[in-house]
Amino acid sequence: MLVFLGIGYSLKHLTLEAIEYLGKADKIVIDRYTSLYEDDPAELAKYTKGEVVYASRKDLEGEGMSKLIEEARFKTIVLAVPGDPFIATTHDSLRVEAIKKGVEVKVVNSISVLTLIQSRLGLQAYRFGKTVTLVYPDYFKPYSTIETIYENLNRRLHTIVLLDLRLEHGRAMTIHEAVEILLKLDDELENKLDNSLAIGVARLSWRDERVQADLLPRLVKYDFPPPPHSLVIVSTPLPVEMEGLKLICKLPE
Ligand SMILES: C[S@@+](CC[C@H](N)C(=O)[O-])C[C@H]1O[C@@H](n2cnc3c(N)ncnc32)[C@H](O)[C@@H]1O
Repeated sequence: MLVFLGIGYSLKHLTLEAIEYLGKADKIVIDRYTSLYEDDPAELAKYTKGEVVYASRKDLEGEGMSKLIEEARFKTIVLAVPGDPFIATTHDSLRVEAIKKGVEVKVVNSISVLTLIQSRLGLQAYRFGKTVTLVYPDYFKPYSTIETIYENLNRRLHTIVLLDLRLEHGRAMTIHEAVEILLKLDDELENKLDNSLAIGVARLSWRDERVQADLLPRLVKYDFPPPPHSLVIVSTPLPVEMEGLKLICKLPE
């Protein structure tokens, strides 16, 4: 059986179901490249008698993927993923391939960055539009990201902007970098974001989390703890959301 198991963002997010499947595992494969984790994921070892290994991207793609699927035919292999295992597209092919090859698949859900952001900032969950990921403009300028933000704003919807994470290259985009990239693109296009409210979200749910709302260009004035970071571009807030922005996200008067 191949178990896709969400581990949330710290050990305190493990569900009873997650602990049950960690206990049943012959082997736990820890995904260390899709997101950062507050605790040391090696601590998952205390919930299992199975072997614990770390996976890089290549271990879960191509030949690595086929090997893992064959192993799961006879053993219980748990793929431990930060957040929820299928909020992000990274493991979709592995799931589909395993099912096609007749290997039993189980999904154990957990807290995702998307649910954390929608639940913790005082904005209403049904007022979020399409989520985007902002990548470093190394090879191309991410115009489609900003166009989605504009579309969401036109529909009076907020946008969650996840920030580029290239852990295998030691790179994780910060809120300051994201603001700079977005404002440059916005200058070339509709020039809408200078007056947009935004929230810098750093290490949400971690012990040293920092959440700060202000006009987008002003977010660079604030110090945030190290990544993982996200941004929220706020559409016209409802009165209750405006109160949330002030009381929860420290929006200055
Ligand atoms: C691919 S997503 C993670 C998806 C994960 N499977 C989930 O369900 O949360 C990774 C991005 O989420 C954001 N992120 C993750 N944890 C975060 C946190 N605690 N605070 C702020 N942003 C976070 C960052 O933008 C990071 O680049």
